[in-house]
Amino acid sequence: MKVFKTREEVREFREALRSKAVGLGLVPTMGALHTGHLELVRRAASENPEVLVSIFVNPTQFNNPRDLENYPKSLEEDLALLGKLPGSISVFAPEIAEMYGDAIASKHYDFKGLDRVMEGAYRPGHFDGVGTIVEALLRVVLPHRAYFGEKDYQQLQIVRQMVQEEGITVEIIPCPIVREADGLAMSSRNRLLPEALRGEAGFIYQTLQQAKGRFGTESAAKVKAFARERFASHPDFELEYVEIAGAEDLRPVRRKQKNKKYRVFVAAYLGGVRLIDNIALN
Ligand SMILES: Nc1ncnc2c1ncn2[C@@H]1O[C@H](COP(=O)(O)OP(=O)(O)OP(=O)(O)O)[C@@H](O)[C@H]1O
Ligand SMILES: CC(C)(CO)[C@@H](O)C(=O)[O-]
Ligand code: BAL
Repeated sequence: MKVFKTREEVREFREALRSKAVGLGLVPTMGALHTGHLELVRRAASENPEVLVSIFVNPTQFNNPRDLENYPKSLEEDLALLGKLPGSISVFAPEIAEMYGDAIASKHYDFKGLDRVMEGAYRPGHFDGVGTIVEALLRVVLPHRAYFGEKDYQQLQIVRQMVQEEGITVEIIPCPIVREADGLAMSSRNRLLPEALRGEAGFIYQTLQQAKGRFGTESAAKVKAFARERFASHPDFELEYVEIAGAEDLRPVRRKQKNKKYRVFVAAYLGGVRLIDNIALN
């Protein structure tokens, strides 16, 4: 498996593919790979003759320095997992200086309000950091398609907005959330969950499912109140937000509109680990 460390190496790889008119899929990740990531890579490999997986813990999207310090890193294991997958897969794993030089800073974007709610509201600057690194990756890799998980649903919408605004030609492919048997959305941060609390983590997905069950007959405000109360009555969770929002515009719902698609979103701490999840409501 080819592992590139510099943008120049990626540019050469890209040029060689372009001269042969070979399709390329990009899967951006921060490493500590799990089955959720591997599904994105499998999908990319089924739709593109060549796949590039980027592994880069992007400092500018961390609003909390402790979160950045604790973020799990396992490059050797990641490479071994990718090496077992079928398809032609290469990796781009740059150092921070390769992507940012001496100035570790974000560009500022106008995300048309998509960044003012939920993750954007609770993680100031996070989406400018995501936009900066995803734009940089897209501009160096020039993929035909780029794959993003719906676990980070708001990020997916932000990336769609960013490529449109910046005029970048790429197809953004959304991929469904991969879950553990108890419903917990797979996430690199799950590794940090205290063993004694892991059994509680399925509570998030159960709550989202129950919210969905009520959404057909109850107002959105009632459904949100129901979810909030469930979290409040659980001794191990600290809820950050529960929101019901339009699936495209991410605007928090006031009154349900016919023919509009909604999703329910949640962020909560369990044992000090911040978990996010979301599902479609209709
Ligand atoms: N369970 C999952 N199902 C589908 N896609 C996923 C899942 N987990 C992560 N992804 C996607 O993989 C890509 C890389 O995500 P990332 O490396 O941040 O991992 P992560 O598991 O989301 O980690 P964390 O949220 O703990 O940072 C993103 O597009 C993300 O949405
Ligand atoms: C898209 C991404 C790789 C940018 O650092 C990151 O936000 C992630 O892993 O979801
Ligand atoms: N998967 C989302 C990246 C982040 O939490 O920073």
